[in-house]
Amino acid sequence: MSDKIWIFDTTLRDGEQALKASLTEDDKIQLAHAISRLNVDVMEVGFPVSSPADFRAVERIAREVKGPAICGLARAVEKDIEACGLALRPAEKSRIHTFIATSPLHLEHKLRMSLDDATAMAVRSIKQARHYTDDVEFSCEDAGRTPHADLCRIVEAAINAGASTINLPDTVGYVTPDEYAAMITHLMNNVPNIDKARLSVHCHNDLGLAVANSIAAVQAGARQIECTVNGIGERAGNCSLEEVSMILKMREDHLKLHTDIVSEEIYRASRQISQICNMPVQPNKAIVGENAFAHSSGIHQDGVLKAQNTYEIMSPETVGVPNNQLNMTSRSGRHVIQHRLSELGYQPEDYDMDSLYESFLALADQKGTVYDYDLEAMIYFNNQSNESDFYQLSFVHSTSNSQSVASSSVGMTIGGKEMTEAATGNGPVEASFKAIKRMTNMDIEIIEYNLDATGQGEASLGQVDIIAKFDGRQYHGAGLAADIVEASVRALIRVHNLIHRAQQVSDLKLQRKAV
Ligand SMILES: CC(=O)SCCNC(=O)CCNC(=O)[C@H](O)C(C)(C)COP(=O)(O)OP(=O)(O)OC[C@H]1O[C@@H](n2cnc3c(N)ncnc32)[C@H](O)[C@@H]1OP(=O)(O)O
Ligand SMILES: CC(C)C(=O)C(=O)O
Repeated sequence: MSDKIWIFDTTLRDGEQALKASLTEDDKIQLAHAISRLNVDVMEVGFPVSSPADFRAVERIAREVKGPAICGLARAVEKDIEACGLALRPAEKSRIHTFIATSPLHLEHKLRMSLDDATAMAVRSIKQARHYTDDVEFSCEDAGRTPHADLCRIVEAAINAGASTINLPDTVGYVTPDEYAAMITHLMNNVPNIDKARLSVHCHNDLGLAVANSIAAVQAGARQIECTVNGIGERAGNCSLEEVSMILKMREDHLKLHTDIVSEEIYRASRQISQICNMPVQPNKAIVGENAFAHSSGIHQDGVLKAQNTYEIMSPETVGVPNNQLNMTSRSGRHVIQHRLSELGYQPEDYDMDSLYESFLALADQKGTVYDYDLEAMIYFNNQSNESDFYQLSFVHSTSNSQSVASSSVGMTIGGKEMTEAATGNGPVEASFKAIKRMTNMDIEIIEYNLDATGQGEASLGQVDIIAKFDGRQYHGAGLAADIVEASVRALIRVHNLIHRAQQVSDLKLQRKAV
């Protein structure tokens, strides 16, 4: 007999809080589909009151993504609950998650109110949320540092008001597994109506204990774990979905607990999130790191060759790490690409085969073998670039040598008009950026420029990620190409297109106001 643990994914809410530039609506949709394929029970996708863009993204996910309950976060404040309720209207299954801090520290210094005031606000908000949905979750923010007796009081009131999930976050990643288990046990033994709600845990990783604390909590009786893919989240991050769900899968014999996660989807979701969020996964990360299934020393290799389970507690295929036998070159056709992509967990609707194949051939001619990561990067970048983009790159031609300044000429189509400019600079990237600025006349400040290699050795592609600031707002643009100057230019052009879209949205709002 094994009990089900609900998986509440918050990659697109708490996870997004860790990013330097917010995700675009399209990024969020792509990721929401990837996360829903994991078969999570609930997906928290934003904080609708926080901005019009976040409201729209939550609303669009609620409309387009089927399967999990779609959840939005709200403070215990009337306008937050209303925004959440409205954004979630199109969802087949929706959940409103409202919260208020309960620890003496947060009550005194942040909220400047008593526990009774916070309880009254929580009760009001839960009742308001129930007008929109029957599925309401309430969180005691900083529960980990809240006296047990205080938690019991507010939790009892929240359940009476209509909350069916009670979440007890270790907001600052402070408690140890035994303390967390003791808190759950205390609530289960001392809140009279506790059986009317599912207890949930939300652990942060400030001391590296998020996964251990989540497991301790479910061993003590909690039945929902809040987590994120790759463990991304505020500060040191959240409990990692892949780790916690694989612990429950691999150790069901011992824990007598299970989830409904489709583990074979884990690797692909992890790669997509890392790519789109511009957050690389550390090579030794459990489950999804590059080395998670690699054996490098002789005694281990000998053992694995004799019996795989001598050094592998799970097979790579269980988490969707593909076995890499097929060699893809410019002599490969569409079938092998489709086959490879389906092994990697992609479905035909995730990409446009004709444009993907065109990029594939161009790349294969340039570098010989095309690897899995190249295919994944191409899908991401093909999905990102759009023929209707306002700014499009026609060509970039740069020259540089160690004895003189670099020069670059760049051709672009801007709003349908062909333009060309040239400039010099300390290096070819700077020269190209100056040439672009001459054409667009936009004062974009580059805050961060990262160049990474996607691939292995000389066959790698250059991936450039730029965090840029314009008009007080930050944007993330990424570019991929065999040539690093072209990758840089593509990343900057992507930033221009994001700014253009943001301007179109705000112009539309001004027009509506005027009408
Ligand atoms: C632990 C967590 O991860 S909680 C989620 C954190 N995520 C975010 O904050 C992202 C989204 N946030 C935002 O977009 C903005 O902070 C908003 C829209 C929510 C609020 O913006 P502002 O109104 O400008 O307030 P600001 O963020 O500066 O301060 C927060 C206010 O909310 C209050 N507050 C904080 N938590 C709560 C809560 N759970 N319920 C009610 N009020 C709360 C604070 O006391 C403060 O109130 P004050 O202005 O009376 O002092
Ligand atoms: C809103 C709550 C669940 C939260 O994110 C936290 O306490 O960390």
